[in-house]
Amino acid sequence: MTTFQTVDDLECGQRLLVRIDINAPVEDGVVQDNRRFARHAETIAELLAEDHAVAILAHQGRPGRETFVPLEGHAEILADHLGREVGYVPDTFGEEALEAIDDLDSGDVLVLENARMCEEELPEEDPEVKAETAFVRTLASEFDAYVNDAYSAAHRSHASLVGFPQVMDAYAGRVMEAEYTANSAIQEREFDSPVTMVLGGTKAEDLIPVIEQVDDTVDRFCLGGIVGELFLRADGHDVGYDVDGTDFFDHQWDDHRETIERVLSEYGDRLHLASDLAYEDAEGERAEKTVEEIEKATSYLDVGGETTGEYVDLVGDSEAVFVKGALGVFEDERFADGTVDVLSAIAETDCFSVVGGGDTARSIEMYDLDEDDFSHVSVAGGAYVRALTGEGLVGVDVLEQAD
Ligand SMILES: Nc1ncnc2c1ncn2[C@@H]1O[C@H](COP(=O)(O)OP(=O)(O)O)[C@@H](O)[C@H]1O
Ligand SMILES: O=C(OP(=O)(O)O)[C@H](O)COP(=O)(O)O
Repeated sequence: MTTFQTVDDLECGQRLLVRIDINAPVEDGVVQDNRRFARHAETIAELLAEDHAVAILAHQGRPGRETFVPLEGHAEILADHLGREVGYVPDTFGEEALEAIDDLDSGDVLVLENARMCEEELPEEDPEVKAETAFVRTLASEFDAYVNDAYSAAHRSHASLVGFPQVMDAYAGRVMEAEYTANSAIQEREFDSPVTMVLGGTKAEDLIPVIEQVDDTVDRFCLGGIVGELFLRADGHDVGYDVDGTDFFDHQWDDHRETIERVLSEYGDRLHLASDLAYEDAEGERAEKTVEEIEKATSYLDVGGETTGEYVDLVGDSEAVFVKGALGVFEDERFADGTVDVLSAIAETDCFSVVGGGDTARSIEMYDLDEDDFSHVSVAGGAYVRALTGEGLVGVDVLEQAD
């Protein structure tokens, strides 16, 4: 049962500040549609039908990354989903933004600039601290109420997620409500063994603590992607280093080395690491090496065939499987095998299954898998695995307190 106010509790015709999560892949500087746009468009359409005026707050990428881009393209994708004009202003709470907000009429939608381009959005700080920022104070005074629909970012204590409920009426949007309900129900379920968790993708720092926190319910972990390589590095293999200009490994290794080594030594018998990895050879073809043969100076882009076979067998014999993050760079067909073969194996069984992550869930559509073959496909990644641990999500906690 939800314990926060929802959009059902809103009176019609208000001026709303709506936080959504349309953080999406960016290819050659161009943002790509993912499942999040369609889901949030449904919330926005419902708000517009109730004669509200809507300003959208959202983030994209992280400062310093190639995916850190303005939200102009996001506004266009939202407009396509909504079938109506969506405004965009390249400003968050300065004069230009305030003028555009002032012009908003009932039934209008305006996308404000990438919240992470505002200095006060990051870093993570207590909600009370974020509530005092000029960013929050200024925008709060322009609206009647705040709606948080960004469940998939609710594990971050950033200003746009936790500041506003401290200073104005706050409500959960439809995506927030649906994901919260689904993920809370999963957390309360009990499964017969074996339960398998497949962890991959780039955000190792969100996943490493989870391994320790779910150790009483998850029997085995199949690792790939960046997180898998960092564990291989801890296991003494020459992988998991930044090469060819990548920026995935070394900072996460420096920050989490001790935990990775501890988790490996304490849970090693339950951690399945790749025995082989795939890379692009000099002819541009997919090639594979066993981890024993590996030399450092190569980017590995997928788990190899032997590893995929092992993971397919493990999920095939599971009562429940939880997936967060891709096992390889599935956006490139040559390196999609690990991710797609494991997802296909899950789809073929009747085990309870959840697939999460803004990027990872996209592989289901890209490779024509059927969403109905999974128990739940979440638009959230880090937030959903955090919810599985039973730990609260700060963005949800502040909504509950605001009730
Ligand atoms: N070995 C790898 N090298 C680089 N990127 C990888 C590798 N393995 C997986 N990825 C990337 O991880 C991304 C998904 O990771 P992440 O953003 O952490 O997950 P999600 O958004 O699904 O929660 C995919 O887009 C995929 O390309
Ligand atoms: O995409 C997100 O999380 P996810 O990759 O865990 O699904 C959220 O937008 C949070 O983004 P962040 O991990 O850069 O804080």
